[in-house]
Amino acid sequence: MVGREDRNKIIVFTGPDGSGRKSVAEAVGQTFGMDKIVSFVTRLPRPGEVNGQDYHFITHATYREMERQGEFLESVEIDGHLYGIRSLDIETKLSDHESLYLILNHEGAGILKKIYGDKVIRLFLYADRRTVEERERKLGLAEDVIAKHLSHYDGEMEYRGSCEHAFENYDLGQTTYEITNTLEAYLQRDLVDKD
Ligand SMILES: Nc1nc2c(ncn2[C@@H]2O[C@H](COP(=O)(O)OP(=O)(O)O)[C@@H](O)[C@H]2O)c(=O)[nH]1
Ligand SMILES: Nc1ncnc2c1ncn2[C@@H]1O[C@H](COP(=O)(O)OP(=O)(O)O)[C@@H](O)[C@H]1O
Repeated sequence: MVGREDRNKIIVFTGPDGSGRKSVAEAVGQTFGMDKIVSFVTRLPRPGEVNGQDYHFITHATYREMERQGEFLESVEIDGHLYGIRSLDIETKLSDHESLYLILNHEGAGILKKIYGDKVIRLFLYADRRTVEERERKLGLAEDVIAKHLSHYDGEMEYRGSCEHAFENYDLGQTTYEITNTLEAYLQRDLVDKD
């Protein structure tokens, strides 16, 4: 018996910055009608980033207060900024039997896997170091941000073997196609089998 409650999944897009997680996740999320869980962060928005869409941008004091209230499922410090996922955001989706997706570094991906086990599908995206660097520069990221991201490149790449699936991303259309096919098997879109 496959009920709705068994089919909702937590899809985690992980891999080095600049590997294309956000681009692919948005396309795949739309295909499957999945919402993104937006993280809370203490860093300032970059040009073009929208509060509530890219992140919930909050002050350090607000972050610490939310943390004190036990609101975060996981909380990590990356390059001096605090990042957290609110438990309620995930629990609400799961209790509505909806699938959801997140874009996380390896720490976040590991914590979610530990908590939610088989519900979590980790999709690892990657490209070579020079390519991600070029993409980030083309995107207009500041040189210090690019340097910080690159300093995490090797550490993030090491996580590949722990993930359920890995995809090299050089052709965005092809990667999106491959990931959509992979997720069809888990999400069983339009399939209702109650026997
Ligand atoms: N563990 C964890 N990682 C996160 C969270 N939110 C974002 N990240 C990841 O942490 C890194 C943050 O770096 P940042 O410079 O802000 O990159 P960007 O937001 O991807 O442009 C990225 O790899 C994010 O995907 C979170 O709530 N928890
Ligand atoms: N296959 C690809 N080919 C060329 N550019 C890409 C590809 N995938 C993503 N990009 C571009 O690279 C940049 C970083 O992608 P993004 O999705 O923001 O990565 P991440 O979320 O992993 O940091 C964006 O400007 C995006 O449009």
